[in-house]
Amino acid sequence: MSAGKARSRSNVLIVDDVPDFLKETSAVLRAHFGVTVCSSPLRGLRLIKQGGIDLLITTLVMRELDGLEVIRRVRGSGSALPIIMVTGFGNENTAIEATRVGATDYLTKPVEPEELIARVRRALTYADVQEEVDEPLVLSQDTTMLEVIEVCRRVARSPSRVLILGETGTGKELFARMLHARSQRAREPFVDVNCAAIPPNLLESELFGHERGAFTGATERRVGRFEEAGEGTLFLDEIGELGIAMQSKLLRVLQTGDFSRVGGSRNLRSQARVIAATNRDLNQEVQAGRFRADLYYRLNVVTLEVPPLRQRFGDIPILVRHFSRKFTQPDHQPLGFSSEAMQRLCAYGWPGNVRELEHLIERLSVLVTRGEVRLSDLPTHFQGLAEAAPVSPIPTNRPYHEALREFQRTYFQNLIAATHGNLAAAARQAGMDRSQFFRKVQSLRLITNS
Ligand SMILES: Nc1ncnc2c1ncn2[C@@H]1O[C@H](COP(=O)(O)OP(=O)(O)OP(=O)(O)O)[C@@H](O)[C@H]1O
Repeated sequence: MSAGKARSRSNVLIVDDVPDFLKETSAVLRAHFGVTVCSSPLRGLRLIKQGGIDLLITTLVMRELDGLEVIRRVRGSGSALPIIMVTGFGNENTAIEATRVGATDYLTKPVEPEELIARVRRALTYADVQEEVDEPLVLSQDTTMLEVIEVCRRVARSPSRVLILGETGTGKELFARMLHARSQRAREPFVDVNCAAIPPNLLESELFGHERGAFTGATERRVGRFEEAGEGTLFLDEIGELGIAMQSKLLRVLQTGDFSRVGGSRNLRSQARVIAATNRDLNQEVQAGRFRADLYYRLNVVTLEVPPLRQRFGDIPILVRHFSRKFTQPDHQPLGFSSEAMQRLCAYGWPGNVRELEHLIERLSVLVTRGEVRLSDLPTHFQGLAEAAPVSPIPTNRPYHEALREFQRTYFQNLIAATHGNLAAAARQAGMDRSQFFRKVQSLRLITNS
């Protein structure tokens, strides 16, 4: 499908059991797209299965099947159909959940006609790009991470520069790749440069290229990373490590788009979108005079802050499962973990974050041949850890009810992690009956009501 196809009447299916909504929405879209309306979500799903639908608009609250379930079923069938979810006013959390389960976009009622048409067009064009691009998978069930993923999805389609902050190994590059894959530039190159890995005297030529004879050893003309990125994305990792001289050169490109190869006089223009990442506190670097404030503001149009793994224990079992599958040896089942071993993984601080976890699982997949990892299989620094995950310090600079909620979130998150996501076992351990437990973790937004 393409923008061209959108103009040549793509077929939009609108599903809702409120006749007025169907009438109003179809009246708006009919001038631009083919429209099918359907008051039964189940019938809507059948229509999608039959084919010929290019985009689905669904509302959230329907008697037969709610909108989230509709999205889940469409995605569960392996379909990449673009889906726009329309939610009632004040339903931000559901909107986030909708994108998590696979909605392409969402709108809040009342829906402005112009906005609706623009979003449908965009989703159709975007679907066209996605057909050819594999999106990297950022796995998480943590509320803060889900919010970061949601911002990432929203900002991906804009041309804005993004600064990604987070400790080493938290997934900053993965987010950068996701931003690229979800942008209109997805078919263009994604070029990454690790600013810390290149000696400072070579970095200028690496970024901007050089002409033949520009310096000793420059025997050939070389195209730099800005040129390589073309109209795609240039990911500048470890931007906090740039020296002051390079910062000025980078600032010039970001301000004007102009640059020239080292030893060259011709002005070249960069069309690339720049995404930068760092594990340093850039604000502090600016205060200390080590990072130019003007460059910081140029890079920092949108910030994504990726939380460290120790602040999202609930993600550990999910990531463990994911990496166990990834590193399964031929003719073997993915590794399992004894409860004791999993508890220790959840209690550990993970200074190297997800990368450290990934490497550990890779190692274990090779070394442990009996199928289940026991405590004694883990490296020695896991052996001495306390069994339960450490509770984060209780903040005293906040009102009691906020601190209490923080404690409750940590407690239940750790409990769910320690029981590998088995909610019945977690409820037993908490001394609560299942429905009481379920209501509690729902109210803390640790799981959703699906
Ligand atoms: N949420 C996640 N789901 C799945 N895989 C993840 C997730 N987060 C990180 N990873 C994986 O962990 C590894 C490290 O992630 P990544 O390289 O993106 O981290 P980083 O923050 O850019 O690290 P550095 O600061 O050292 O450059 C990668 O293999 C990545 O695919």
